[in-house]
Amino acid sequence: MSTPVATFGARLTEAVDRFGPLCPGIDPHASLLSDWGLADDVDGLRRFADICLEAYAGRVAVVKPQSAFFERHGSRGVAVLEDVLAALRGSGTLSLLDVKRGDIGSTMGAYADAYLSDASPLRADAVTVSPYLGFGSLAPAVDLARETGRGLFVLAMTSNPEGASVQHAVRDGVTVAQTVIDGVTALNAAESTRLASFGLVTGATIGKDLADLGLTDALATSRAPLLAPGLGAQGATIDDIRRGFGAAESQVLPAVSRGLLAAGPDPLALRAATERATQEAAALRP
Ligand SMILES: O=C(O)c1cc(=O)[nH]c(=O)n1[C@@H]1O[C@H](COP(=O)(O)O)[C@@H](O)[C@H]1O
Repeated sequence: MSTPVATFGARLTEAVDRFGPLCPGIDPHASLLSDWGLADDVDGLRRFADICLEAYAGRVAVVKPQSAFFERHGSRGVAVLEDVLAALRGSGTLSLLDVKRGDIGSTMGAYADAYLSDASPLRADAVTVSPYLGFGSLAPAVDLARETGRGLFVLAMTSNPEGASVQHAVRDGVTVAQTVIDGVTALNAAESTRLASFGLVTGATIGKDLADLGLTDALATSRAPLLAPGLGAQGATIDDIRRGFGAAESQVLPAVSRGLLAAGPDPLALRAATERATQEAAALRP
């Protein structure tokens, strides 16, 4: 009889209990490559990624590479991303690949194969997905994530100011954001770990909106891990999360990319900045 796979939620809960909730991002912007004295080419990209791995792997619960910054270098850039995902696997650090995919169900199945199947070179422990083709269109990714012990983070309340025009829209008295939260709550109902396998993206910048829309209790009930990007470069702070997320504060994974990467290219300086950010994030209720 085959052993049942551990759920992503169980693995994430254990990792966060051990390392804290900080989720550093690997976002090799062209401007950062230049700031780090690296060429804007595949060799520069690989060196950038190696420095990030040296600073982050084995030291935090989860790392979030942003696919677009690898894709912009073509197939050789994607090969670097495959290596980053493999290195994270080897180090025991969870990977959350930021790809924000969403499509009609049949095509979503192919995206699921690309990022969530055991056979794919681009497999990650979790990926970001977009529910704006309808929550149900994510079903193939949900099914494969369950089968392989992986996770999804569904965009709900994004950190950018433009997000509100879609996410705060109301239909039959319910906001789009609430519908997404309800969808994830239903997916997590069968799981019993503190953080479940299906997460939500709720920007660190949107605390006030959460309160205004009355969504904090719904977030807490969902047991979704809450990816909260927007710290640093986008202006949000850990205090904003503490003020804005109410009962859901303990589920938040504060995510930061440029705010940490500015400390590079010295891997020791990047590591020290990550340790400071980990300590700040420890202020969030466990
Ligand atoms: O899904 C994401 O990670 C994401 C969602 C969101 O609402 N806002 C957001 O900024 N992100 C990503 O989080 C990272 C934020 O980067 P910094 O602003 O440099 O910390 C980028 O990779 C964004 O693509």
